[in-house]
Amino acid sequence: MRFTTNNIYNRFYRTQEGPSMAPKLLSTVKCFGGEQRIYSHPSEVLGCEMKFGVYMPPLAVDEHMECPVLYFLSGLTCTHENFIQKSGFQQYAAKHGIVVVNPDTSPRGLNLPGEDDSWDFGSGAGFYVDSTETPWSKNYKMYTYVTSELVELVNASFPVLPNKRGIFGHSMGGHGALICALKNPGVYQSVSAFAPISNPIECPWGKKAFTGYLGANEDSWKDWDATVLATKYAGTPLEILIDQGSDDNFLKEKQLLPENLLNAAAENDHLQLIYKKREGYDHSYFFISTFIAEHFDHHAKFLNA
Ligand SMILES: N[C@@H](CCC(=O)N[C@@H](CS)C(=O)NCC(=O)O)C(=O)O
Repeated sequence: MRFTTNNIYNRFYRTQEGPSMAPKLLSTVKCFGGEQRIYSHPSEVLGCEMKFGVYMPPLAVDEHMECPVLYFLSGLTCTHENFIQKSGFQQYAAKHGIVVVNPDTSPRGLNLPGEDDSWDFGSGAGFYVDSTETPWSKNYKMYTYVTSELVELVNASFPVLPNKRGIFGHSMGGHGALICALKNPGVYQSVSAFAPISNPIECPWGKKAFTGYLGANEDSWKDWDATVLATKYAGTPLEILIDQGSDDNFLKEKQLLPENLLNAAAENDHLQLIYKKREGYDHSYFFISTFIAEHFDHHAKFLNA
């Protein structure tokens, strides 16, 4: 639908000059006919200021059309910047007419004890779960942030079709994308992942993060594990695309465990997993940028249907 002064066009301009809850525009740059923007906003859920990227395709900028929206969740150590700078995604978002939103990977600047002590826990490593353990539980609610607060903000502020929503991500963010889709049947019409942590309750990164954020009771971890959720999933059929480099060091170190997710999906009629092993590729954004076009084709198949 084309946006008019009465509906989305108002929403769109409110983001630059409007009410205090509206996101603040920090930068905008023309890219592949559209605009790559960065915003910040005060997150109530996380209790801090958060930055996120929004790519507006030409269809939204020039033709004032409401577009599907695709969320990208990044991996350990990333901010919102890595995906924007390194993946080369903008040309494909422009081609398919998709708004792309990418948040940061954790709350920032809270001065919690231990927050900045390691690269795989705390800052830059929110794991897209809702923490239940002190001192993290007040702020580390990245699941609620990416599935609710950010979505409401985006739906209210940008020209997006609220019922055309996809999600994808990399590594920790690939896992985040999988659990968001598996825990909310029908809400995300498309899902994919690059080298996702597939079974965190069985790998060192996941055990460390889940112990810290969710506590010692391993039963509580299962609600946040993609392989466990894939075993139980009974919702709208989902076709999940996963790319995995064969020379990924984290695959060799058994941090990712895609075979466990593949086995779970193979037993579940509601899930179809398209798994592409990419010979010689590692875990980096060079791998992501090589295959990002195929991920956009996958999402467009559902979001532009
Ligand atoms: N710091 C870690 C690597 C962390 C890492 O590879 N992070 C990935 C996601 S899991 C990433 O996207 N890093 C940022 C980048 O490559 O731009 C190490 O030294 O082993």
